[in-house]
Formats: sequence, structure tokens, C-alpha cells
Amino acid sequence: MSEAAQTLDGWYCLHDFRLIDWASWKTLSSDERQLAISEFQGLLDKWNTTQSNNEGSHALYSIVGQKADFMLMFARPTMEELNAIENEFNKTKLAEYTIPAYSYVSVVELSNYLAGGDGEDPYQNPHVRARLYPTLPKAKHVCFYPMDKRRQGDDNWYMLSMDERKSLMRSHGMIGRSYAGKVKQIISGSVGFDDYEWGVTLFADDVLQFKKLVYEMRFDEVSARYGEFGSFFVGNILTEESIPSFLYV
Ligand code: VOV
Repeated sequence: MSEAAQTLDGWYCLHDFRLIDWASWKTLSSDERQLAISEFQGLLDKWNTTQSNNEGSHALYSIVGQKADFMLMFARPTMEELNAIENEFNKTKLAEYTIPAYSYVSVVELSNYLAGGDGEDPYQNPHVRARLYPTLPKAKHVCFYPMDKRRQGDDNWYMLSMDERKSLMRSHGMIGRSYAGKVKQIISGSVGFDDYEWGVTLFADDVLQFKKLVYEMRFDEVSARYGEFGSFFVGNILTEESIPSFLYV
């Protein structure tokens, strides 16, 4: 049996994708719409407080294409908090005018493939902590997709030795590192939580860097031989100031 990688696990994540039912939203009076928007802004205030206290983080993006109209991403210390947020949002007026499009449940994950192993407790290392408990960046664009590592015939990631996987991940990491400052990645593990094995959330100010990075990685063995991908979602940041115009009809 191959040795399982050890993971460090951080905050739990919920990616919640919604469509807006514009036809019914339009039937509300502008006062009713304003109330719904204010109620949602109240939730954002609450989430901002959680974020300033370093007890979680969230991101709001509008999504391009028919798969969804917006995405709310939450990171929290427990699965219960994610569940509570989801329920609280679902009870709002605004949520009545949304249609669930897709969701993804995972936990921020770092593996030990490239770890130094100098005996220190990684959970105490500030660099590790910053990655496990991230404040989600306010980048202009987001890209999300779920993925698996293939388990098929001779192409079975899970049958490779630890050393083989380490050397493949080194090359993956090298490509990734060449995008430092351009793309920030959050890899979250979802084995046992959702339909794929990982969620990949990328943030960038230049949307084209997503295409360049993902394309370059396709030629790397980890992705070329072992990568299996779900649906891709791409979007633009929805700042709090732009919510009223986003919802204006
Ligand atoms: C934006 C840059 C970037 C960088 C720097 C980077 C680096 C690294 C390192 C150093 C490591 C290993 C240690 C750790 O930190 O866990 C990883 C791990 C991982 N990655 Fe990655 N990755 C990037 C980016 C990046 C992308 C764009 C993708 C999607 C792949 C694609 O083809 O579309 C990806 C996937 C993953 C996954 C699924 C894992 C976990 C694999 C496992 O089997 O456990 N990743 N990744």
C-alpha cells in the first residue's frame, strides 16, 4: 500500500453559487428591494466583523456565464458555522429571489509533499497559519473548479509511491511559483465532503493569468496524466458599494 500524504487542515470552506430570479425580483417594489438589499448588507457587516476578528473570511464575486450569477465563498473554523451561515442567508428576503446553482464543501489543505520536516509544529508556523486560515484576497477576479487525481488503469495517483508523488508535486509547485504575485491559489480538500477530491480557488487581478496558469499546468504530468476536472466558474469582484447597482432593475 502506498503511504498517504499527511495533510494540514485549516478553515472549512463553502462555495455557494446562486442564480438570481430576475423576473420575480422585478415584481417587488423598489422599497421592498431596498429592504432586501439592506438586510443582506447587514449580513455582510456581520461577516466583516468575523473577518476583522480573524475568525473567518468571505468573498463575493459575480459570475460570468449561465452557470451562476454570483458566488459567496466562506471560510470558517467549523462546519457548523458554515451550516449556520448558509441557513441564515437562506432565510433572508434576497435569498428568496435566488436559485441554488452549485455549491462546494471543503477544508483548506496543505500537504506534506514538499514540507521540510524540521520537527517544528507546523500549526504554530505563522506562514503555514496564514495559508490555513486565509483572509480571502480582494482580487478583481476569481476562478473556482473542483478536481480529482485520476485512478484509472496505469494512471492511478493513489498507487504511486510517496517519492514519485513528491517529485511530481515538486514540478507542479515550480510552475505555480512562477505565478507568484499574479495568481493566489487556495487548495481545499474535499474527500468525504463533496463530489471531487479538491476545490481549486484562484484569485488574480488579471483574469488572463487564470488561463495561462491552468493551460501551463495541463502540460505538467500531475495535471496531464492525473488531473480530472469539474466545472469551471470565473467571475469579477462584487464590492459592497456595487451591490445596489448589481441588483438594480
Ligand atoms: C498559483 C500557483 C500554485 C502554486 C504555487 C501551487 C503549489 C502547490 C504546492 C507546493 C503543493 C503541495 C504542497 C501543498 O501546499 O499542499 C500544491 C498542492 C496542490 N495543488 Fe497547487 N499550486 C498552484 C496552483 C494550482 C492549480 C492551478 C491547481 C489546479 C491544477 C490544474 O491543473 O488546473 C492546483 C492543484 C493542486 C492540488 C489539487 C494540490 C493537492 C495535491 C495533493 O495530491 O495533495 N494548484 N500546490
